[in-house]
Amino acid sequence: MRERTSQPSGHRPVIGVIACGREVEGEPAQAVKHRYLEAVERHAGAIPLIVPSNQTTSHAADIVARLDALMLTGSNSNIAPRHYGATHPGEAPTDDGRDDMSQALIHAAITAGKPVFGICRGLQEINVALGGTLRDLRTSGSGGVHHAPPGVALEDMFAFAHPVRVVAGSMLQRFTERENLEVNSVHFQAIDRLAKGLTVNATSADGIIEAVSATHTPAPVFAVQWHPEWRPEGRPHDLAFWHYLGEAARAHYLPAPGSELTA
Ligand SMILES: N[C@@H](CCC(=O)NCCCC(=O)O)C(=O)O
Repeated sequence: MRERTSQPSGHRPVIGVIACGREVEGEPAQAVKHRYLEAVERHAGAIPLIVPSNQTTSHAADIVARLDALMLTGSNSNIAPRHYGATHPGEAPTDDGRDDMSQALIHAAITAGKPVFGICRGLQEINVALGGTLRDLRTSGSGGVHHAPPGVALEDMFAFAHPVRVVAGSMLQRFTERENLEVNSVHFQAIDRLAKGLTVNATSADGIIEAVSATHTPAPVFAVQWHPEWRPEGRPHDLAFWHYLGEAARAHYLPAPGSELTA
């Protein structure tokens, strides 16, 4: 990564937070859960700006040009397998607009030298955008249980947790200074083939990739399979995720070489 300048620490960068397609009062709508937006404001020290995913993907470069970083949130919807070359229909629920816009925003952000951070579905989107694949833990015959049983209360859903092993020398290890973490777990999909250009930062005991970072991008690309936005107070490793995001958003990185020609 080639850092060009840093904005003064008092400066509040603007972080784009992708929205999901939802139904509100019987109509299609765009939504982001408060916890993602509040974490960006309170713990990354940034201004959250919701990015609707129900717009043409041709806007992606113009959107990214106005952002200091991109945050890809979690969502209970699953990425359609066609995005990673699979022919099976995948598991419901899906969100085609989110699928298309997240892929476009990730490529535009990397090209523009903007940091990209992902949570849960966001990690999966980054892996797919860079050429990796996913599998469903319920049908693939590998990997353990990474989601609380259906029908539990929200508190209990996020209380479902497991340990992860942090890869020595990884970005995660550098900013958490830990070798092992206990993380919440709210997902049925997982990385199957890791995209080229991503490196593993943490794994669970059953071999699931739980955190990744990019090795080749001008600006940081970092994602976790768990939920650092869920009540991070008291969890230093999750607060460190948000501090890292805020730091990355305040720095400025040179665009990818040659991208200026296409800007
Ligand atoms: N659907 C995918 C991604 C899982 C995910 O992002 N879960 C978050 C749900 C709670 C929230 O909306 O934040 C999978 O199952 O792997």
